[in-house]
Amino acid sequence: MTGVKIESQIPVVDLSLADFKPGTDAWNCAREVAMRALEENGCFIVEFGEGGVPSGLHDAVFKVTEEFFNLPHKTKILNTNFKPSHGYIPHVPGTPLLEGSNIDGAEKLNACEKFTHLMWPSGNDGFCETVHSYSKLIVEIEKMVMKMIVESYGVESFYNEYLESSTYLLRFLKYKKPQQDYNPIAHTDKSFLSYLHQDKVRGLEIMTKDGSWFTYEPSPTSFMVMAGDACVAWSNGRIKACYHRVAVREEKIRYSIGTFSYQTGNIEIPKEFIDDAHPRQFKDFNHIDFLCFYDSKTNPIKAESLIKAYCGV
Ligand SMILES: O=C(O)CCC(=O)C(=O)O
Ligand SMILES: [Fe+2]
Repeated sequence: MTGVKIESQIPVVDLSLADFKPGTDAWNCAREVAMRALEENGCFIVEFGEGGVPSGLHDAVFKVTEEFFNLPHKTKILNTNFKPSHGYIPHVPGTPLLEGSNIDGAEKLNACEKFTHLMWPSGNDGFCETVHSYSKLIVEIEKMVMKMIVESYGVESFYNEYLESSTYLLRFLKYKKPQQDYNPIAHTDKSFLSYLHQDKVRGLEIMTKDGSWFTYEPSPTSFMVMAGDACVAWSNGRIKACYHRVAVREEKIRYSIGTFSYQTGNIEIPKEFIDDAHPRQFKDFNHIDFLCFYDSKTNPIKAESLIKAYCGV
């Protein structure tokens, strides 16, 4: 099958082929594989190839990631945001996460400029240009992924509105294997869709439908696409949330970058998803209010999916 590899439990779909356009056989075949994977495991791997990922971007984005983490602590903590998990994320004791930080709305140049200015008041154009180019690349991938989703469910009329309401949270992450044994904590994301990209050290693990853990191998041109809780509710439960965890098993620092799509305003469940065989499972909801609800719970581990509790019917 052109552009599709299903040798692992999580299929790899190549979206970078030159003739890869909606309506072609290659597109339809890739769509079928991607959709089955989203419904079964809540994820699939996008291969974006040398043609899709601009030359040097992978190295450049991880170089600036390291540069960012080398800033003084007092500078990094200036990145605050009223939305939960949208600013600086300090070390989580007992887990491999050393620290993280987010750019809210990274698809917009002015958001990247604002973050850059906060971290480097005297300027850092290389950082700003690199992270903005990276975010634009993820938006390109999301456009294709979302096109496949809306086509497959016959909800194309929702596509433009979805893209117009989308905003992207870019998260830099730095991990280290903890000194003591630890149990990696699994979770589902609160996003609509998430795009995970790793540098050289593996760590992201996905729970597959048979209950085993799949280790995602780092690659400069591939991205793990995962469905978050918001996508589950929007699709009336058709798409599954990807249950995943990070386990650092090597004695090396691990860097990864997550990009999380969020919908501004309310998410309405398209009527096409609701019929006698599929009664409505979720009420319309506000995505950021859901994130705040999740964050307000006293559960410090936050492993559990709360979308049913938040807007289930
Ligand atoms: O570092 C990774 O690969 C995954 C990070 C993650 O799951 C998250 O930030 O929600
Ligand atoms: Fe996650």
